[in-house]
Amino acid sequence: MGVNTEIIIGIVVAVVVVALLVLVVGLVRARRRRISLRDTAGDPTQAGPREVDRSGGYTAGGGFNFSQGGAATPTPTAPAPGEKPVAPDRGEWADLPERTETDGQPGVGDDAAIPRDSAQRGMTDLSLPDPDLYDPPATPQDPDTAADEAGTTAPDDLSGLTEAPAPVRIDEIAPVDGRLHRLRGRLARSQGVFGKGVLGLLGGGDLDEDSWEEVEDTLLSADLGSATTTAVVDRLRAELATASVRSAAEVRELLRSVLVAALLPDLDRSVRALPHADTPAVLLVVGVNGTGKTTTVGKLARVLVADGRRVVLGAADTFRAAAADQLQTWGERVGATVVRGREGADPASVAFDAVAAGVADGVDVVVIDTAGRLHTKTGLMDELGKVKRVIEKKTKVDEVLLVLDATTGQNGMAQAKVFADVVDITGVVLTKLDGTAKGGIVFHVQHELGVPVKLVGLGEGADDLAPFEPGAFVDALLG
Ligand SMILES: Nc1nc2c(ncn2[C@@H]2O[C@H](COP(=O)(O)OP(=O)(O)OP(=O)(O)O)[C@@H](O)[C@H]2O)c(=O)[nH]1
Repeated sequence: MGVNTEIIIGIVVAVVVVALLVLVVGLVRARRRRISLRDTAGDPTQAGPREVDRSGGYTAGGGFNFSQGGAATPTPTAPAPGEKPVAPDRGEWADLPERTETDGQPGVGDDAAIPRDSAQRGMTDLSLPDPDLYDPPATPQDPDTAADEAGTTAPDDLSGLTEAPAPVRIDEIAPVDGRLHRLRGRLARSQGVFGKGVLGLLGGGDLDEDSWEEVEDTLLSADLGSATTTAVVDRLRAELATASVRSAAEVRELLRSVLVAALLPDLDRSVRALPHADTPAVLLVVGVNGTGKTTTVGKLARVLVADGRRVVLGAADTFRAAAADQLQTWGERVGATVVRGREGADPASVAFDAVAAGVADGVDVVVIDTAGRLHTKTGLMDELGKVKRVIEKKTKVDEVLLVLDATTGQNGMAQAKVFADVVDITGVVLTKLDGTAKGGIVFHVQHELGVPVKLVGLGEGADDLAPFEPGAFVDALLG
């Protein structure tokens, strides 16, 4: 072998060694950039962040947050009497267009297509507490009740009101503190979308345009709405491009903070249910029929009674007797007095009577359950407007809660907007979140209606109502 051959072999070996070195360095760098879904906790070679705070800042001792109408920090959306609501301060989300989806607004909603005299849907049996826990009613049926049931009293005649006999003992209420946290398992279907779907995609590393489109589609499939989806995706893209996000925990934390921010966590979500000096707090509960209004009124009354409040429930859904019966069952179950008129009575008259009874008895809270079964927007406006006006002859309405069924998605939104146009809604109760993969509707509702989601329904049980708290909710969504 000549000297030239040795030199050539030397050069080839040197080139191979250099090529190998370049390859190894490249691989190490690529690996660092890649986001891994592996949990790095406990792995000393990975400087992952500390354990995520799963409480999401949810106040352990807070439970439900009740405030006094007018005395609470004014919600950006809380209108003064006679004023239109002011849109909430959207902070860094201010760029989002307002009310993006305006197509397909119905007259009143699907319900508008159902004639008043058509067959009504059946009643759902409420599971009542164990009979042993109840003592029999202290008194036999009030003669006025019998008169009312016979339909012999005028609806606005106070003697025709039925007062549910207050039970001596009611079944024990589940603790209210940290309910959303405890009920997180109920969001299992939505967890699949956010906790697995979105997190899985983001954790796949090196996201190309197709992957981002998939993230977008996944968020849209959870009913986040197009405007919020775009804003969330833009924010994620920007953060992932600049921040040194590597581990699964860091990706989760990033997604968490972006979603929490999109829920406008600074909105006042307290329910104005604390009494004034001389008058009770008055809450009006509105929404399309079947969304869970009566159930929500019952669950809310239960929390208030457990909080030591004296509560009157007004059955202003007078379209069918069964609705008032359902409310009365709740009243007996939770220890609240129920004021009702006969079927077909003027809802405003019943609402007035309930508030009058509440004022006379010096109770703390009056909650009025209304009907959502109305033909036209004008009809709805007339009826709800009248209910509110008539109540305000006695005292002010502190809170108008719109109940919205999370499973109805965009249809529900269109209906909700009609209600929002008709009455000044001060808060939303989103029910049936336990039965849907579309937990993203919470984001959409707030964005479209401009009012905070204050409470969420997570089941049919008496204690399946939780105060809405953005951090705890997002933690529950991410699983
Ligand atoms: N899964 C689930 N079901 C709920 C929830 N809230 C209410 N429901 C159920 O939804 C159904 C309708 O609830 P209602 O309270 O009767 O609804 P409504 O709006 O008062 O209806 P109308 O009286 O017809 O106007 C009932 O079967 C409730 O048990 C919830 O958070 N989760």
